[in-house]
Amino acid sequence: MAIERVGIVGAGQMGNGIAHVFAVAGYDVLMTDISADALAAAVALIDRNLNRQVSKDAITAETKAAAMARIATTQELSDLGQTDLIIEAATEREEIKTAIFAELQPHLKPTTILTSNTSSISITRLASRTDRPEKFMGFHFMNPVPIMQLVELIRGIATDEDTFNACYDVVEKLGKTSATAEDFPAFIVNRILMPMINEAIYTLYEGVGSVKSIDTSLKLGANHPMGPLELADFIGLDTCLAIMNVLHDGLADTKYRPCPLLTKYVEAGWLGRKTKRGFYDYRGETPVPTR
Ligand SMILES: CC(=O)CC(=O)SCCNC(=O)CCNC(=O)[C@H](O)C(C)(C)COP(=O)(O)OP(=O)(O)OC[C@H]1O[C@@H](n2cnc3c(N)ncnc32)[C@H](O)[C@@H]1OP(=O)(O)O
Ligand SMILES: NC(=O)C1=CN([C@@H]2O[C@H](COP(=O)(O)OP(=O)(O)OC[C@H]3O[C@@H](n4cnc5c(N)ncnc54)[C@H](OP(=O)(O)O)[C@@H]3O)[C@@H](O)[C@H]2O)C=CC1
Repeated sequence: MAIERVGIVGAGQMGNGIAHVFAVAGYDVLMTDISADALAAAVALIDRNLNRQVSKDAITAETKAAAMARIATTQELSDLGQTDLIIEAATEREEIKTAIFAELQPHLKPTTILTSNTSSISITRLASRTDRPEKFMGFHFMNPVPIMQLVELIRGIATDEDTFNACYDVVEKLGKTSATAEDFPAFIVNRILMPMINEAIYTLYEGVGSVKSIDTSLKLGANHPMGPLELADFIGLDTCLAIMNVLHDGLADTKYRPCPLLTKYVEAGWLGRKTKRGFYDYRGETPVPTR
């Protein structure tokens, strides 16, 4: 089935990046969010990121103009009815995602493929609550979407081959590379990455090192582009905690216990870059460690 129109639910940091790469690849994009401010901010950010690509000769000004013209926004989920593929990229909470799919369902064409950009939640369980588990799968981009090459593709237990192949072809058309993961908590990337980030937070919690020494150690000692605490702030501490909880609940192993310090930061509303405070304070000119 030809995929031309793509619906994106959630205009946060992932939603805007996903809209960006689909529009550049020639798809018509309709992005929706509960917040009009989030939609406006996402379009402004896409414009800025496309300008950055133009200034670096990664794309032409014409490509940028055409991409911007392909992006439309709406606050009505029902407007996504005529899309061929939907990527849900709303907050990492199962009840939010389930409610979105339930509200979308009556408006969709029978052929529309439903996917979630979830970092960790069971694709099989999300799919089972829709009218089309065979046309449902995980479509997991990495942050920042315009830069990161990987998309994890996750089949639910009922996902059919046509759906998988259609999503695989879309990843190719986006110029990205897919890796296939089985549907177990947090799939591949976050099964490995998030316990490392959680361990970095324990290292801070137990006083083994400061924010600066932990991040410097991993950047200069293991050649990571970002330190683990800087990366946690970049991902969003609410998302990190949600992923650890899915690992802990789903695998029932204490090695996935979320660090109480991570919980405390989330309880404070210090969610990282998106709230301007996390393991670093981003309110000034340069980030300042909060510990
Ligand atoms: C949680 C999940 O479910 C899964 C995940 O996504 S886990 C997170 C995965 N992501 C990572 O691990 C990111 C690790 N960090 C990095 O790779 C790098 O620090 C980075 C690419 C983000 C920035 O790199 P940098 O060298 O420090 O910065 P900078 O030189 O300014 O940027 C490098 C490129 O990224 C672009 N860029 C940086 N931030 C960007 C953003 N937020 N959006 C779009 N483009 C961005 C820059 O324009 C630049 O592009 P070119 O290579 O074309 O010049
Ligand atoms: N951050 C990351 O590095 C990565 C995240 N992901 C996954 O992508 C998804 C989105 O994460 P991210 O973009 O970081 O999160 P953000 O918090 O940046 O954005 C989520 C957006 O979804 C909106 N939203 C909440 N409820 C609804 C709803 N019912 N309908 C429509 N929009 C809604 C939020 O609005 P409001 O702010 O008003 O609540 C917000 O604008 C999550 O599943 C996450 O696990 C995947 C890969 C990487």
